[in-house]
Amino acid sequence: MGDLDFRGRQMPAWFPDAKFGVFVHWGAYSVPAWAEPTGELGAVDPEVWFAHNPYAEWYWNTSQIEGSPAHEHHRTVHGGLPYDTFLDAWKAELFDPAEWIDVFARAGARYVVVTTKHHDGIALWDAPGTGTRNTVRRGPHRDLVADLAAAVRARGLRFGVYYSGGLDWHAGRRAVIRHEDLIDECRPHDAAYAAYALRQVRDLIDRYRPDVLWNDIGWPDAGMADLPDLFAHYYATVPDGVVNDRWDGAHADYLTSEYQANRQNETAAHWEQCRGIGLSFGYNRNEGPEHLLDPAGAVRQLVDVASRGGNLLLNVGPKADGTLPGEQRTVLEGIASWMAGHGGAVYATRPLGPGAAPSDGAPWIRWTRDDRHAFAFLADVPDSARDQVVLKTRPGLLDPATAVRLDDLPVRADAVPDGILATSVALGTPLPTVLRFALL
Ligand SMILES: C[C@@H]1N[C@H](CNC(=O)c2cc3ccccc3o2)[C@@H](O)[C@H](O)[C@@H]1O
Repeated sequence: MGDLDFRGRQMPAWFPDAKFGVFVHWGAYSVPAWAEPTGELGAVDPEVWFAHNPYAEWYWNTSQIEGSPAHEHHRTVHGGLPYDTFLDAWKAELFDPAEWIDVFARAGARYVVVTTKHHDGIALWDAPGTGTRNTVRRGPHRDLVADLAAAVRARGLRFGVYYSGGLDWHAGRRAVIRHEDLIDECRPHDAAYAAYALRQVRDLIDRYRPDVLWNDIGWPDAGMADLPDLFAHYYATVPDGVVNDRWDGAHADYLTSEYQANRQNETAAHWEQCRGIGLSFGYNRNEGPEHLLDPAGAVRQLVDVASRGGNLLLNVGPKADGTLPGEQRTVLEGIASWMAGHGGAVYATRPLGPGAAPSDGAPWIRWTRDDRHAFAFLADVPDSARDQVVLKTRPGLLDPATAVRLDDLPVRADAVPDGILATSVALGTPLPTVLRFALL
């Protein structure tokens, strides 16, 4: 492998073992905190998406689109004021990074990735070249990246940085109205912006030594030649760091998917699915319980992703005052109580592979494995099953006699022609029950 050819690079074990990360999207957009809860990326007609964007962190863009509800909202509620007004209105007066990370750590997150500069071009540290367009010089008057990095590492978690390399609405481009705009028309590709972005990412690497370098949208054409050296510098600075795949094909330690978009990436050797607890990454005041995952849904999202060999990067959108929205905190607390008793069937596991059948219907079934055990996750066992579930497994894969429920309730498992008949109490909850079997 040449010193600038990273294709053969070994994936550091910490990343696939981690399984669960928390994403944080926090910015000036958290002040208006307004979007239409239209639907999930990949499930909404691209022709509808941009004018009715459910991503509240896209507020600047959506509010520029004439005729959009966001444009009307910005005019009537915020008097059409310049977007940077929200930076000065963003006080983060109740921000307690240690409290956030305590919630994330108890939920079982092993890494945290935070926005350092989103598409609005406002930096959450005193980024070079931003002048006063950052949270140190205005608004919160804090280096939020440093505060979060310190709190994350104090809890023994890994710290990652999100950087919007491909879109920067301060770099003088018009609003994205159609999907094809994202390729060229609305993205800065010039040498000046490329140098600006490169300088900022190098600064992030040198100051915070992030364990994850999470770029978004892509990288400016004029800067593509800079990337091999940038990655070499990153790996020299953070030898077990990992880089995502949103660098316009320059390099990737792992592939990503987002809500229902690019699910084909979830067949890669290493991959990560990112999504919000609701339909937005930035806090959206218009989201109600009907738009959010509930605790059982979030746990099943994590288990499904882990059972297929991926990581889930689940996003929290804090309020402008620095508090975590109550409904999002409730979901994290629900994950925490389940992970407390079942995390051992998730962390550092791998897919069980052929020979055991998952199911999407009722009952909902997923499998993972470690070196010595197979773990079956069961949920939504229908009443008609009377707490009995046939786990379709090939003969000789695992030993039914070794069945144990991770919540210590009784379980009975017997070999039957097409697998294992599990008979137990309370199998039918929406939160997965986990059975452990010794592998043969
Ligand atoms: C994490 C979210 N990313 C959004 C941009 N998404 C993409 O550019 C994108 C989505 C995606 C899915 C699979 C492979 C590549 C991909 O790129 C970005 O627009 C949102 O505001 C939020 O930051």
